[in-house]
Amino acid sequence: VVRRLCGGSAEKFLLVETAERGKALVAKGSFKQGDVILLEEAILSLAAGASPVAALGLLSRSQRRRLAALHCHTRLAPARAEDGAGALSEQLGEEGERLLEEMVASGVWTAEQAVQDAGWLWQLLRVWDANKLSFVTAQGPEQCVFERISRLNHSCEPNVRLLPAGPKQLLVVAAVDIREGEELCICYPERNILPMLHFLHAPTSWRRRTLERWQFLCRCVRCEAPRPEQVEDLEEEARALVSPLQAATSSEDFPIDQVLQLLSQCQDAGLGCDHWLSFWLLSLCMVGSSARPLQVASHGVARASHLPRGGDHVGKVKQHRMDSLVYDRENGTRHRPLHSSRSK
Ligand SMILES: C[S@@+](CC[C@H](N)C(=O)[O-])C[C@H]1O[C@@H](n2cnc3c(N)ncnc32)[C@H](O)[C@@H]1O
Repeated sequence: VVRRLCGGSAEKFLLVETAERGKALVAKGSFKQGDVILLEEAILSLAAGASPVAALGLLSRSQRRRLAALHCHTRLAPARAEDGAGALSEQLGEEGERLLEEMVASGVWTAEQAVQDAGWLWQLLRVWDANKLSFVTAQGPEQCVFERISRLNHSCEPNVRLLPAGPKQLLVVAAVDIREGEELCICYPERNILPMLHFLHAPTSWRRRTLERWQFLCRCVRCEAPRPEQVEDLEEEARALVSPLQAATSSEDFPIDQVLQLLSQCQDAGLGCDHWLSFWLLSLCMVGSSARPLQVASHGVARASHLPRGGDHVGKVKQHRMDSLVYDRENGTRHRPLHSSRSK
């Protein structure tokens, strides 16, 4: 609820440079929960998933200058849920491999002009990709880039929220009381007013993993806790599992043994099912060891909540848990002990 409008023309925040998160917006004074900190109109606004190639080509010089000042990465980000079918990296290639042909196909450039303009356009496309904010208006899902709002960093303990205010306009509203000097942060995976509880309540490693799609390692206050080396090794092994998983075309060539082995190592390392890796492996067990994934998945999720968190008791209960996790392919509904599954 918007409690109080902080009127006046003077800005209510400062743009500062931080060591961990690049530029950031910091409160100039204190705010009460519900205060409106800023109302801003986007430099560029498009329907969610629409290609920005032509739109960027048609911007005025001053709009291009304002955009070019914003942060960007060297390559385009992988698809995110809000991109729908149309992630920019899929259209152009992560390094802009198909940029020239898309410029010509947009109808804004001839082949010769495309070669001349590709440099600045590639920068603006990366700026768009790194700064676009997604929200839903009366016209449908939109993505916009703002001169100031796009400077808001992400935090897993956000203190401001974005509310659509009109065509191409967003309000920045204090979600909690904010003290002078505090950094103003939103939660990137959260869209509109609804808090993304399954993101904010997830463990640190899971949240950081999700934010890889925004191309940064989250260094918000909540995430800045050291991680044991052993866990990093396990995460490395998990990455090696991705290729065999992607190559699997049926439950027969699904790498269930490798999944189970890594899950077992996770348990030995004391990673409970609240850790993203154990959770991911458990989900794979449910899907990969059954011809009926959904039924098994729901059964498995119920069981997963009983998984041990680690410590001495892990070894004693581990075999019992693993027995329960493996689904019998032949009999459909019965579980089979781990040793018989492996000895096959
Ligand atoms: C939309 S921009 C935000 C403003 C940006 N810091 C700047 O310098 O303009 C998003 C980028 O800010 C950085 N960033 C935002 N939140 C961060 C966080 N919690 N931890 C580390 N980097 C973060 C990342 O580089 C990210 O790609």
